[in-house]
Amino acid sequence: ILTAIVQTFLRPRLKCIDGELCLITGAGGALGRLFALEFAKEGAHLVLWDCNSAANEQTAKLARELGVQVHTYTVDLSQRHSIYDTADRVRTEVGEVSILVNNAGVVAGRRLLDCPDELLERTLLVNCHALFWMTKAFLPQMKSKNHGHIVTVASALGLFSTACVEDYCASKFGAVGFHESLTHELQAEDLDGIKTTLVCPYIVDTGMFAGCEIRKELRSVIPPLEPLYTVQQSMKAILAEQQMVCIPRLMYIPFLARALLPWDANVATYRFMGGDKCMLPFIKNTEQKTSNGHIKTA
Ligand SMILES: NC(=O)C1=CN([C@@H]2O[C@H](COP(=O)(O)OP(=O)(O)OC[C@H]3O[C@@H](n4cnc5c(N)ncnc54)[C@H](OP(=O)(O)O)[C@@H]3O)[C@@H](O)[C@H]2O)C=CC1
Ligand SMILES: CC1=C(/C=C/C(C)=C/C=C/C(C)=C/C=O)C(C)(C)CCC1
Repeated sequence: ILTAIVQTFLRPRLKCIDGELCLITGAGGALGRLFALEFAKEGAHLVLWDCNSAANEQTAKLARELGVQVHTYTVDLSQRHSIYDTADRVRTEVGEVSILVNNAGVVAGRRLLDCPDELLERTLLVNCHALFWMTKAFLPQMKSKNHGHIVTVASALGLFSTACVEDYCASKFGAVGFHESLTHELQAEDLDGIKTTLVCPYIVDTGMFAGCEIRKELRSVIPPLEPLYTVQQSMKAILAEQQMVCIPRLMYIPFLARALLPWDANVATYRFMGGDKCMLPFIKNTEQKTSNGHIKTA
C-alpha cells in the first residue's frame, strides 16, 4: 500500500521501447490508430492487424512517416484460425512480437431481445475469446525470453455495468478477468520480465458509442474523453508498467461503489446521475443506422 501511495505522487520512470516489435489489433480504428502513432513515436516497429484493410493501410502510412517499420495484416479476430494463421505469418515474415496491444473491440448496440444471436456472439468472440488466441499465439516467445508486455484495452464497463449493453459488459468483464488471471499466472511463475496493463476508459469520443450520454447537468463534470487524451494516458500507464488504469481516474469511484455499496444504493446513484438509461439514445442511433435490415458484421 505504501509503495502504491508513493508511486501515485512520484513521477514514474517510463521504460524505453525503442526497437521493440509491437502488435496492435483494431489498428484501423480510432484508438488503434492513435496507439500505433504513439508507439511509433517511442521508436517501436509495428505489426498492425484489422479486418478493415483500407483503414489499416492508412494507419500504416501515417506511422511510416514517423520512420518506423510497419507491417499490416488483414485478419478476422472473431475466427480463431484467422488469428493463429496470421500469427504464424507474423513470426516467419517479421519476427518476435514483444508488445501486444489487444485493442480491437465491437458492440452490438441493440437491446438483447432485439439482437440477432450472431451479433451477440461476435462481441464475445472479438472482445474476449480473441484474447485467449492472441495470448496463446504470442506469449510463448515472450516466456522464452522472460520479456514482453500484454496490454488489454477493456473498458469502464468491464468494472461496473449499465443497462442494455449485456454483450459488451459480459465481454469486457471477461477481458478484465482474463487480464487479472494472466497477471497472477505470470507473477506466480516469477516471470517478472513480462508486464501486463489493463486499460479501462469511460466513453471516448470515437463514434463507437455515439449518443451514449448521462444526465445533462453532469455532462460537463464527466465529459466524453478525447481519443488522443485516452491513448496518451494509456501510454503513460503502459510505459510506467502500471498494472491497471482507469481513464479518467474518477471511474475508480463507480468501480469501488459497485463493490462496497448495497445494490439498491448503486441503483439510486445510477438514476440520479442518468447512468441507468445512458445507452438508450446510443441504441436508438444504431437501430436507425440498421433500419434497412443491414447489420454490419466483421
Ligand atoms: N469508444 C469508446 O467509447 C470506448 C472504447 N473502448 C474500447 O477501445 C477499443 C477501441 O475502440 P474504438 O477505437 O473506439 O473503436 P473503433 O470501432 O474505432 O475501432 C475498432 C477497430 O477494430 C476493428 N475490428 C472490429 N472487429 C474486428 C474483427 N473481427 N477483426 C479485426 N478487426 C476488427 C474495427 O474494424 P471495423 O471498423 O471495420 O469494424 C476497427 O477498425 C475497443 O476495444 C473498445 O471496446 C473502451 C472504452 C470506451
Ligand atoms: C453507469 C454509471 C455512470 C455512467 C457510465 C457510462 C455512461 C459509461 C460508459 C462507458 C462506455 C461507453 C464504455 C465503453 O467501453 C456514471 C454516471 C459515470 C456513474 C454512475 C454509474
